[in-house]
Amino acid sequence: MSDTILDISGLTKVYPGGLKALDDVSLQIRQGEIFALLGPNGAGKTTLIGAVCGLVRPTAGSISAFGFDMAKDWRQGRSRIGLVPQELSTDMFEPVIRAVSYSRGLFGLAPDKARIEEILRALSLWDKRNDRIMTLSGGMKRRVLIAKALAHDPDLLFLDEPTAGVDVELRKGMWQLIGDMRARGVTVILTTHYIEEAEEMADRVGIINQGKLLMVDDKHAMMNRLGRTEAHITLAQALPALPESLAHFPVEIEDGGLSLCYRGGDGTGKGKAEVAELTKALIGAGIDFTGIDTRESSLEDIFVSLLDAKEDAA
Ligand SMILES: Nc1ncnc2c1ncn2[C@@H]1O[C@H](COP(=O)(O)OP(=O)(O)OP(=O)(O)O)[C@@H](O)[C@H]1O
Repeated sequence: MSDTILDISGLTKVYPGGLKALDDVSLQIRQGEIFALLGPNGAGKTTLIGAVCGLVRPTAGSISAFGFDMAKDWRQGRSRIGLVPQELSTDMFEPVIRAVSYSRGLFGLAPDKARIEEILRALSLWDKRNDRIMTLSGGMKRRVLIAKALAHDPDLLFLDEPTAGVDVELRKGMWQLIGDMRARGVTVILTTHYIEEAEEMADRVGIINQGKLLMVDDKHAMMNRLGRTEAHITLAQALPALPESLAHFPVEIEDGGLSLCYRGGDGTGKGKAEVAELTKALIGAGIDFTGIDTRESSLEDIFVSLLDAKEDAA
């Protein structure tokens, strides 16, 4: 596809010692999207980012970024990529503005005070520009990491766990920032444990576990395809068995007959309609109920059920 800016094909990484952190991963990232790579601890997310950014040497497979083969023309490809790692490892004693300016210089770009000011202002760091990084709060340090990654105006930005361990308010602020970057045309790939984050931010989601990319899809398509409706119906009296007239609904008797549980639908609204039909059928069958609690499954449910299914199959 012409708008593919990152093309990963058959990427495998076996660490010395034999651990296969990435297992034949293929993924194409499109210009302008926000892509969330979702996976539990140790799934291979950081390794994948490291391989693209030239920090991890792949065992097999190929990576092409902006048309550059990263095995041969790494420098050209990397110059268009920004990386926000999980933690700040250097620069702790540096003032913010110097650390960010230095990051720009690392990519061979001429100093640009106005651009650095713009970045620091956008990240609400301008007032802190002369503070040493070590004196900043955790949230501010994360913003410095983002500023450093943006200092050379990358077209593709990797954010490795951008909101791990930050409070809810800061997380929302970070989401806003990521949205702003996209609005400026930056393509964003973020890794996260927080399904809420992927659900809120991403256009597409990839689910990775044990080095394997289990599924990649448009977020809404994924929820439509794998989403389910669950409805708990509290009955006025215990029901010993399901009457024949309800047998065609995907319902089960629970709580010793005191409730019915519907699990069905496909995330497209079919479930809700079917629950409405079910209530009519209950009334028709003379079964009295006192409450209905309906919920549509979230990306979280999909994620958990997908990982469970893979573990069962393993
Ligand atoms: N340098 C290394 N040498 C050996 N094994 C490693 C190395 N780096 C990572 N691993 C292993 O590779 C696997 C994938 O690790 P990776 O950091 O990519 O996962 P992750 O999805 O980013 O996890 P987390 O969410 O915890 O950051 C893990 O089992 C990890 O222990």
